[in-house]
Amino acid sequence: MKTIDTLGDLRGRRVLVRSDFNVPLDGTTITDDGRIRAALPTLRRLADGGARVVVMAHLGRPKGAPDQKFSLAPVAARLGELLGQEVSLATDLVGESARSTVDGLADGQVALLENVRFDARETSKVDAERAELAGELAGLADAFVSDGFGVVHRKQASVYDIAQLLPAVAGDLVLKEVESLSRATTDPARPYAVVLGGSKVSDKLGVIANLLTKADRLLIGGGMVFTFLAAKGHSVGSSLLEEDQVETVKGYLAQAAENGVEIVLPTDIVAADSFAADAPHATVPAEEIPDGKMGLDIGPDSGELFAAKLADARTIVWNGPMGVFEFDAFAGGTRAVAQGIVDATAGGAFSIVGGGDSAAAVRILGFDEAGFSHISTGGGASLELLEGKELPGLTVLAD
Ligand SMILES: Nc1ncnc2c1ncn2[C@@H]1O[C@H](COP(=O)(O)OP(=O)(O)O)[C@@H](O)[C@H]1O
Ligand SMILES: O=C(OP(=O)(O)O)[C@H](O)COP(=O)(O)O
Repeated sequence: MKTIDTLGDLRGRRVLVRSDFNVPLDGTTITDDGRIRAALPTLRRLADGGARVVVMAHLGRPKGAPDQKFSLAPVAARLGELLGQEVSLATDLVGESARSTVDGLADGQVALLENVRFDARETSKVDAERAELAGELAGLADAFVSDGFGVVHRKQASVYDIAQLLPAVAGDLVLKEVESLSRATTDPARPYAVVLGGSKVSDKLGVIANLLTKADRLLIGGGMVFTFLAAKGHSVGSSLLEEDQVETVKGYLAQAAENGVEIVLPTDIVAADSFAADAPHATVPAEEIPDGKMGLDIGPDSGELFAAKLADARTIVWNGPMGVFEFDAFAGGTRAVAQGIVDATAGGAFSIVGGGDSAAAVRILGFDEAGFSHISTGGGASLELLEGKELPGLTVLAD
């Protein structure tokens, strides 16, 4: 991949940067700014070199139209604090506000465009629609730096199509991530354990087929687990369930048995009356989640079991919290797995934590980042890279 160095003298040039600022929010308060911090080296380097830096990013999954709930305003404010200079926020992506904001930039200044996903063309499956938006974005700049590692697995206008229209290079975060993750891809030390959880179940179930040929052990928690429990014939109450994936998961279970891959499922679940911080809850056997109850965490026995299954692993990849860690009552499973990984890492394992929420969970629960070998800003992206898949946002940057 080409790097920022190859862009030459940056003074006075308008450089469009794709960052991943998809941070967890509580209202308009950013609860973890890790993804913004991770973007700073590239942004500082460009600004220090005299570029006029125009950053684009998404927040959440708005439905292709402006929705103030997903405005990047809190991100612009935090980015300004961290950079030590004001970051102006355009109120649109490619309209009048974006154009005048970019025109008003002096050398070394940084501006942010409003959420790229406020424009339906960003995530369109129709190539021509994405290309049209990319063309309008390209009109704002002279070069493109791809630095949103968490989104390089998405074939979207601001990640993929734009790179075909401007001189395009990889930013420092993308380079660092690819380098660190390649260590787990090429000849991982064994046993190789992968822990999967979180809520983007249908996105991430797909990686399991591939992991069944690579990993020795798969530990399943978070929202992912209920599709597995259903595949084993258990009822899951009102927990998160991908009904149309149950047959696929049955196939995974059979494949795992054939390949000698151990699939570790929780033995107990913390089941709640509703999805709320103060919801009444109880720990129940994983095979007997009562009707109407919602599994929001793996139970304490499962936490111990998972930590034990990680203790002798030499390579560990973790994506997706074990429960709804944002609520104290359902953070125990995530804490137990994080501790298990820290202990294994101290004993010599190579560990990777990936994903916006997983990385945030580690910090919010008070773990020292140094306890893990690498904390990746991308969940889906790191998993797909570890699978050996071609990521559109990276292949488009190839020399
Ligand atoms: N049992 C569960 N039911 C519903 N949501 C869950 C459950 N377990 C975890 N989650 C949620 O999953 C979210 C993170 O999922 P995901 O985006 O897939 O992870 P990451 O950002 O680390 O890749 C968290 O907000 C967490 O609350
Ligand atoms: O949060 C993200 O991914 P992750 O949850 O896999 O870490 C990225 O910002 C990508 O977001 P998307 O999964 O809505 O495309």
